[in-house]
Amino acid sequence: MRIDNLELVNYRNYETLKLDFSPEINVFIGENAQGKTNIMESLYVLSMAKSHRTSNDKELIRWDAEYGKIKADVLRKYGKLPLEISFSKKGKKAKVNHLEQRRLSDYIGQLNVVMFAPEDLHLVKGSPQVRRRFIDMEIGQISPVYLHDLVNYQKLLKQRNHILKQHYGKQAINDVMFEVYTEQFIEAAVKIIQKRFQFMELLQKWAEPIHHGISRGLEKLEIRYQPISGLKPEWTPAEMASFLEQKLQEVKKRELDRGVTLVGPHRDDLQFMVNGYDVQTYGSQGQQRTTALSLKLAEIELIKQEVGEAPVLLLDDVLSELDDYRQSHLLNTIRGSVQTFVTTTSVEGIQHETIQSARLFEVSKGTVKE
Ligand SMILES: Nc1ncnc2c1ncn2[C@@H]1O[C@H](COP(=O)(O)OP(=O)(O)OP(=O)(O)O)[C@@H](O)[C@H]1O
Repeated sequence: MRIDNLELVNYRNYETLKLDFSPEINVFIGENAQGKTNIMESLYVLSMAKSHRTSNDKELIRWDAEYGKIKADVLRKYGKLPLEISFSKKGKKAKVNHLEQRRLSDYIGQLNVVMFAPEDLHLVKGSPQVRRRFIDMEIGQISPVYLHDLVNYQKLLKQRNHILKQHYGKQAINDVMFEVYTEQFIEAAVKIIQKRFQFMELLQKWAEPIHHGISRGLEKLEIRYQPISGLKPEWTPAEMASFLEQKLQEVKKRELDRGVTLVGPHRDDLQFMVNGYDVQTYGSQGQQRTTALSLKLAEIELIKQEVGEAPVLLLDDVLSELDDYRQSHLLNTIRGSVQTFVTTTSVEGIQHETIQSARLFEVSKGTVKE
C-alpha cells in the first residue's frame, strides 16, 4: 500500500498543506522545530487514529483553531481509498471512503505504517514501558481487536486500582465490586497475554533471520515475552486465569500497602537475547541498534504476511543515526517495495543514491516546498 497525497488543515503548525508523494522515497529536510515530525505524525494518526507522541488529541489542532483535519488517498491493492480524520473540541471523526466510522476500531487497519524514530533505538535499553508501548502499537497495527481489548483491560485496571486506593493501608477488602472487577480483570488480562505471546512468536520468526543477516551471520536473536507473573505460552486460557488469580491472592497484602495492581500485562516486559546473552545488560550499542533495526524490518515482513500488502515506512530522524552498513541493509530491503518517508535536518549522513532517487521536500515554519 502507499499514500498518494496528503492534505492538512489546521494540523499542528500547518494552516493548510497539500502534497503529492512519490511511491518510493520521500525526504523532508529542514531545521529543528519546523514541522517535519508533524508531517510524519499526521501519517501515523491517519493509520492509528491517534498520535505516537501524545494521547491528548487537542494538541494536534493548530493553536487558536477550532478544528483540525488530516486527509489522504491511500492506494491499496484493490484501489484508491480516501481516508480522513478530523479533530474538534467535541472529539474526533474518522472517515473511510467518505463514510464516517462509528467505532475507531472499524477505521484502524485501512493504512498500515511502521514508524522508526530515535526512541526506538532505546527499545532495548529503555524502560519496560517503552517495550510495552512497542508491543501494543505493533499488535494494534494488525489487530484492531487487540486495541479494543487493551482499552477494556485498562478500564478494568483503573477500576480495580480505584478500589485498592480506597482501601489503602487496610488489612482486607470487603467489597463485592472488587471481586467482580478482579474476575473481569483476569479475563481481560488473559486475552492480552495470549495475543502478545502469539505476536512475539511471529515477530521472532521474522526477526531472527534478519538479525542474522545484518550481523553477517554472527548473531542469533531471540525475543522473549516475559509476563511478570511467570505465565507460560503453552497454557490454556483457563490455566492462565487460575494462575493469575493465585498470583493476585499472593500479592494482595502488598497491593493494599501500595494501592495499585501488581500483577498483569501492564507490568510485563520483553527480553532480547543475542547468542544467549541479554542484550539489555550485555549488548554493545551496535548490537542494540541492530536489534532495533531487525525488529522494525521484521514488523514490515509480518504486516506483509498478515495484511497481504507492504506497510508504509516512516523514518523520523533516524536514518542518519544508522551507520553506512545498517543504512544500506535497511534501504536494500525496502527498495522498490515499501513506500518510505524520511525526515532529516541535513542530507549529510544519508547515502547519496537515496537522496538522488528520492522526492525532496523542504520544510520551513509550517510550509513545505519541493
Ligand atoms: N498545535 C500546534 N499548533 C501550532 N504549532 C504547533 C502545534 N504543536 C506543535 N507546534 C509547533 O510545531 C513545531 C515542531 O514541529 P516538529 O515537531 O514537526 O519539528 P521538526 O521539524 O520535526 O523538528 P526536529 O528536527 O527538532 O524534530 C514547533 O515550532 C511547535 O511550536
